[in-house]
Amino acid sequence: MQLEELREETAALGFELNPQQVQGLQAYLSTLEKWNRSVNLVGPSHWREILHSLVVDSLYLSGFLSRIAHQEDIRSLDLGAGAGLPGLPLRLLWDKGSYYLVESRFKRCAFMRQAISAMGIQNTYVINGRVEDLPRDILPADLIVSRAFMPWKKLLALTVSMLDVRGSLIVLSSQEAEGKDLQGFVLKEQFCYQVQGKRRFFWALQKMDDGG
Ligand SMILES: C[S@@+](CC[C@H](N)C(=O)[O-])C[C@H]1O[C@@H](n2cnc3c(N)ncnc32)[C@H](O)[C@@H]1O
Repeated sequence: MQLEELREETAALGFELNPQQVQGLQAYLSTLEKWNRSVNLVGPSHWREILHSLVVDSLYLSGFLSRIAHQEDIRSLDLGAGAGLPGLPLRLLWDKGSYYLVESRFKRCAFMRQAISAMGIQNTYVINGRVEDLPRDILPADLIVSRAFMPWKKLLALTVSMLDVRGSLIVLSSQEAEGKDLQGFVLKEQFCYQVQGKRRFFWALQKMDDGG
């Protein structure tokens, strides 16, 4: 893929990327296309389809986090990151603090490490292991992000003890948060966007104040 072609494609999605960001995204997509031929990483095989169906979430998420997550030294976890989604393309546009991609499968971690180095992103690390076994010294997190890792109810139950009292859990969902029993969390912000004609949502949840 040519850089100009990729810049035009992201602009058509509504995102004006600077030359460095386009270069980083090209590195991500071309590394992913190559690895995906031999390791099962993502469903689509062509970069354009990967961009339009998967990476687009990261682009919208960067705008959402720029509005709600300002802390300079914010520590973020991306649980069940797989091929580095949403985290790796996100880090090209939102580079605050330190960002840990947690993934249990070794080959997916090897891919992410190679992609990070090809993309030139900073303060972004891969942890090869189960989310349930995360080292205590990186907890609690200020921000937890997760896409297609587990059903949201399970995710809320798993992360409640991993999140700082003032931290945010960002759920990427195809459903609205309103009307749901958020199990010890409260909805602080919600953002709705459309991908290929269907609505998707970010829920920013915070732990309920227990008054203690
Ligand atoms: C369906 S994929 C989603 C990947 C990525 N977040 C995305 O949106 O494309 C879920 C990922 O979670 C990983 N995974 C499953 N259970 C895990 C666990 N307990 N700890 C860490 N990673 C896990 C799987 O290996 C897989 O790569």
